[in-house]
Amino acid sequence: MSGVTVRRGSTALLADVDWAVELDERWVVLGPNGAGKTTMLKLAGAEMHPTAGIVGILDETLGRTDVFELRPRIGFSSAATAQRVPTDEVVRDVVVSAGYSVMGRWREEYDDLDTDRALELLELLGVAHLAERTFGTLSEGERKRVVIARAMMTDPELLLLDEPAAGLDLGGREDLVARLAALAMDPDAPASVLVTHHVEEIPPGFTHALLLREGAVVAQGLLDDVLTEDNLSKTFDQDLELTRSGDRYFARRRVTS
Ligand SMILES: Nc1ncnc2c1ncn2[C@@H]1O[C@H](COP(=O)(O)OP(=O)(O)OP(=O)(O)O)[C@@H](O)[C@H]1O
Repeated sequence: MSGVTVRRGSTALLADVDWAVELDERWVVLGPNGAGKTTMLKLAGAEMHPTAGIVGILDETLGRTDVFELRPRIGFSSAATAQRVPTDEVVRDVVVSAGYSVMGRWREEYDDLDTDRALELLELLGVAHLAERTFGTLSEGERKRVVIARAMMTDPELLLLDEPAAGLDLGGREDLVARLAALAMDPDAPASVLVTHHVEEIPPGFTHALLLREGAVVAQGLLDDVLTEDNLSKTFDQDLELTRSGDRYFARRRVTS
């Protein structure tokens, strides 16, 4: 993204953002509610065009390319994608149908290779045992994993995850963080961007961070350089204490006595 601004009426959702993600990088985009994180992800996913500036994705430039050809190269998982899945769709088909760019349409026959790949991804996300269930019968955490598996079905070159751990219980969050960490450390995994509000949800293996506040970048770069108490406090407009334990981060408001 170069000089990217997104306006709605007189409000700038994003203001003059410069950002580059290389293919071997795993980024976390962190910021408070309303900071513009989802807007950034929608731009990166070719789901939205900027009001000004240039968005280049996988060697294509938004506005000069057919987004319908670009989108299958990008895996996008968000609460909105989960909501679009029909509740009566069988979990295995939710995943396998991504390869055919359909949602909610059950084909008579899928290729065996595709079905195997879908089951492999469900296994990777720890939900293979739910393959024959209908999507509507799953818990929120289970749905999240299925939608991530779906996002990976097309072997995307770019994987975008919008708040994958939101709404999960502690065990579910920890399990998902571990699975995303394994993915981040796989050299064959695609370039990834994960949006979150919580430093606790940053999977080990993620390399870079971008901190966003009110549509503007507070800091961006290597995770260890960017994730400081100072930057985090500016981003969330609070005096925050940040601790690192092994390869995980934890934050809370500073208690002054
Ligand atoms: N069409 C629109 N018109 C006006 N304002 C909008 C529009 N779409 C989004 N916004 C506003 O833009 C801001 C950024 O939204 P965005 O969804 O990108 O934030 P976010 O950082 O993902 O927030 P959250 O963490 O709450 O999901 C919000 O204040 C939102 O209300």
